[in-house]
Amino acid sequence: MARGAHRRKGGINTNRKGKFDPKDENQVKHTKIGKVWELYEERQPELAKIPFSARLNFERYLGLYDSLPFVWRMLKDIGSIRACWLYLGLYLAVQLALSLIPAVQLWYSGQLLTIVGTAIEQRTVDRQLLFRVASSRVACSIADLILQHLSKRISRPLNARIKQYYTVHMFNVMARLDVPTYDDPLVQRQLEQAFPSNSRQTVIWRTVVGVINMGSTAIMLLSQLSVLSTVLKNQQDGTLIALLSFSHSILSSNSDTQSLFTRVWAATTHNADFIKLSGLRKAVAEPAHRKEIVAGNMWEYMHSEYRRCINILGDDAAEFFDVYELFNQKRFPSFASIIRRPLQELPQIVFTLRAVQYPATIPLSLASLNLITSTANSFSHTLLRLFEQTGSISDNFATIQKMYEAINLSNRIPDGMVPYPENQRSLQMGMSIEFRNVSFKYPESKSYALRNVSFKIVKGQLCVILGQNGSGKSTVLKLIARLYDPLEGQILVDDQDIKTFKLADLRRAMAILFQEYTHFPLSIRENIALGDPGHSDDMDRITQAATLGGASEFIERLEEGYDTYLDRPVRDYYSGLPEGTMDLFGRAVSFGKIRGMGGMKSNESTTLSGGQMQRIALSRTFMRSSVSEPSVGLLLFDEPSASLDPTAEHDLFERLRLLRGQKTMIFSSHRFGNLTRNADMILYMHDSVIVEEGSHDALLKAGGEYARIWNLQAQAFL
Ligand SMILES: Nc1ncnc2c1ncn2[C@@H]1O[C@H](COP(=O)(O)OP(=O)(O)OP(=O)(O)O)[C@@H](O)[C@H]1O
Repeated sequence: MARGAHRRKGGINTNRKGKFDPKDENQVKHTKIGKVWELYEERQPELAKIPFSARLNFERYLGLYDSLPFVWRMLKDIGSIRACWLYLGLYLAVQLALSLIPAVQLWYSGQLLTIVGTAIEQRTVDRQLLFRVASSRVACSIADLILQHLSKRISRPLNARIKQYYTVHMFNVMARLDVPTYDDPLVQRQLEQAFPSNSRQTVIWRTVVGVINMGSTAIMLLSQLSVLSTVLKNQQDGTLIALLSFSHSILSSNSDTQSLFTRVWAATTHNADFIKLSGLRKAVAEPAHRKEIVAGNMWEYMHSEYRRCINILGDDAAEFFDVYELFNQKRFPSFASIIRRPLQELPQIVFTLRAVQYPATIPLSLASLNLITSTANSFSHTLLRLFEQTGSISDNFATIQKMYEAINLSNRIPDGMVPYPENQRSLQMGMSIEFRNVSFKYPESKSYALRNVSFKIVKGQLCVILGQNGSGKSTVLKLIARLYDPLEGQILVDDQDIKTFKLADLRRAMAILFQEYTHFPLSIRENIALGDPGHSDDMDRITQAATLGGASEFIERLEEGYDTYLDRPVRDYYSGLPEGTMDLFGRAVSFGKIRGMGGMKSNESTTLSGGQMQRIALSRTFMRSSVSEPSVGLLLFDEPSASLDPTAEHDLFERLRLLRGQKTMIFSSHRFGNLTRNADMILYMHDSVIVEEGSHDALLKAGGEYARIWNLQAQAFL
């Protein structure tokens, strides 16, 4: 996304194909909004400029047909949810009744009119009829209220059930996607469209409600129309007044400042002062910068720069929507809004003329004017709603299609067929790994991360991959784990192509510690147990893994021990707390909101040091890599000691050395030392290729780059 651009907050979830190119002047209109912002709006087709036509966006209906099989699948899925059809039936009945009420009310209003007419002509009122009609009207209003309430009562559990059903689907998709698929921006967009993160309702529910509402709106229209025509039959100029009111309300619905959200647009800024000002604002609000701001005595400079930028920009130093609002207010009203005003007055004028002509009918005409204008208004609103509903239904159908496509999304890394290992005993000596002329580029990257890499590690060996930052060490490990597949060349495991093995089997046979290890927003116990989900209940195994990873001591010192959450995933909600409230529910209160950081983000994570975090990640790897665990044959460690102190590093390597001969181990590291001296094989990488290969002694003897750096280091300790 372009710098400074806004995501479409609650805007149209467009399902359109194609591309929006701000530089395309034929398609895109550029407007400078104040000194700071540049707005790029898609030019509207000529048809869309005609009032009201924007609602009849035919393009939206084109894809409807393609979506139908997915809608059918949705219906079948909904049918499988417990008691869903029953609730749906009830909801349908209530909506049907609700849709008929306006017509019934209208009919009674017509009756009232007839009573007035008779009263004027005959100077008598049929009291009984009047009472019946009036009480029926009241009954209608009460029925409407009750039905509205019922509709809400039924829709809530229905929506909740449908939402829950699809949340499970969504979780499944999100959990099972592999790295290249998940990282693909198109897939990310597809997922966001299929399962919007900010929506409380599922698209399924919106569609169900939409379709039902569309039906009931159509019924409402037809019934209102038929009653209205009966009422108008006896009213002088009724049709004319109705038409005038109708056109007025249609025009007024086509508002002047058509919301940005219904269009395709983008906004950005290139204004250096505004960008700087925003950066300064962010820097002082972000706690991470506080130490440096204070220690570096930066505040005076920051303050004067901030003031300088504000002085230059003046009123324009504001976020896009604020400036846009101001800008919009300055636009001249549209033609539609200009003719709307006189049109609003016309029914009154017609009525007055008529009243002057026939003074005797004034009371009746007053009543009928009221009835006709209000009915015409309500009729036109219903009609507009119907158009809107049909439009959004086609969007919803397309989103349903997207959702099911996301549910069916297949992973980029194809699964193999052959079980691995053939027999469990074969793993007891480790796994052999061979790269044959492997080249690889990351999906979004143009340059090679590995070029023509070949090596062989035999079973039970300890191999260290050395090299500078970015030389390709981690990439080798990622390819062994089949997070990606090579672009060219072949990787062999136990002398067989890695692609032939079942992915789940292969990954079960290896344990990996990534350099950019993460912590799950779960308890420490779960964080370690996830290393071997099959034994997540085995507390002995978890504590053993924590001991091997060097984490058990500090975990036991934590107040909640293994149940401590490193990052609490659920936040507390509060507002208006008195200032003395420093903690709540046993956790520190976050006053981040005061600094304008937005939201009620809480400080609920336990702060551990980098080394402690790494020990937890190590423990997770040890869940499956202890000596007694025969199902693992390969251990991959990407910079396992980066954050460890020398003692912890020494202890770790000692433990790992014990595994030699029983498991194949591959380390990636920048460090020359104990580990490299003990390695069976060192691969020295530079700029995506292996430049040296051999044991410590062999490489020293060869006198290449490895020997040069080793000797440099040795001199440093002399
Ligand atoms: N996800 C990614 N997408 C695109 N390029 C990547 C990605 N990960 C790594 N690269 C690039 O691939 C090259 C090799 O990266 P790799 O992580 O394998 O290096 P490394 O030797 O492990 O570095 P370090 O010592 O810093 O960990 C680098 O140029 C890096 O910028």
